[in-house]
Amino acid sequence: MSRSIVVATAQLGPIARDEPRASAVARMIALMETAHSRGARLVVFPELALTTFFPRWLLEGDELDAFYETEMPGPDTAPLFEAAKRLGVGFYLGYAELLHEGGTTRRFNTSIFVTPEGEIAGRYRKVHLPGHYNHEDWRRFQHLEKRYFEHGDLGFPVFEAMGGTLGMCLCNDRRWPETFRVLGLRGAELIMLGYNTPQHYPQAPEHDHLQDFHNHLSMQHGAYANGAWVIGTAKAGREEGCDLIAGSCIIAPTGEIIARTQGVGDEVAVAEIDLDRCRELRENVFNFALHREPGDYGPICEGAEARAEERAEITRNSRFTASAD
Ligand SMILES: CSCC[C@@H](NC(N)=O)C(=O)O
Repeated sequence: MSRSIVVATAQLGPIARDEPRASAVARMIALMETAHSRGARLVVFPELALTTFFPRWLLEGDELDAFYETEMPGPDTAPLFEAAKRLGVGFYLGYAELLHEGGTTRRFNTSIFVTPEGEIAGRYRKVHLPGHYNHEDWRRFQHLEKRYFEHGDLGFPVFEAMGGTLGMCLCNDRRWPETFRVLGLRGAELIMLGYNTPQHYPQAPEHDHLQDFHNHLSMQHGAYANGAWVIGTAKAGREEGCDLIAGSCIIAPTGEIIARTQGVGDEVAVAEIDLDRCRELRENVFNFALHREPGDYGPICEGAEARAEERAEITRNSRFTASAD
């Protein structure tokens, strides 16, 4: 059986703060139809794809909760699942997840993979949460992911779908080689991710001109060093006055970008990928069994318990992450 599959990155332009879910979903269905008309069977949407990037504001109560999904699919997202079934297309979707569990409310920055049959085959909750906990007056735009989301509790799982072993991550995760390596160690052949990356990095504005470079550098290295295909999809353009980078792309296991978007709006880029090409790397320069030296990598996992306790303390003190119902 062929292990080739036509895939698409489905970039979204800006989503306004008051844009309803139904509008964002209609835009995504249009992108899915375009991708399908070009032969795609798998489509990757951005991080937090259903709404504007709300961590840029300090919000509370119902105003904050309105940006989270309490069910998936829900009434607004069901049409996306129906379109996937109608077209026979699987998709990756990033969204804010709110759930009630054991008497607490939990919030995660989440992605799912939905099969062409409309079933959720994989779920991931963001591990590397960037930004800060409290409002910082000096910033023009806040980046309150640490306040609004708990550290993902699922690690970096892989799952079987579309004839291959797939993995997911979200935005800031791509800057950490450990993300791709753990997925690579678990045999991921295709790693999907969505991102919302401001052009302006307030702590080091001298790096603003490097945002596109660092985006591709991270993803291309992750693909190459693990012999995996990578699809990275942006929410792009000027969203509520904040410029987000574009550059959505499909990357081969060699690290080469084989397809990419050109603009900063809604746009699809498509390529045919052969999952068997992962072997070009995994049986040669990155043959883990033959060449990896885990005995020398100890410091990578040091401090795990202290870090977990630090996070638990922060969570206990935060009313926005795991809070009692
Ligand atoms: C404030 S850190 C930089 C922005 C970060 N964005 C997300 N969404 O993770 C990123 O790594 O692209």
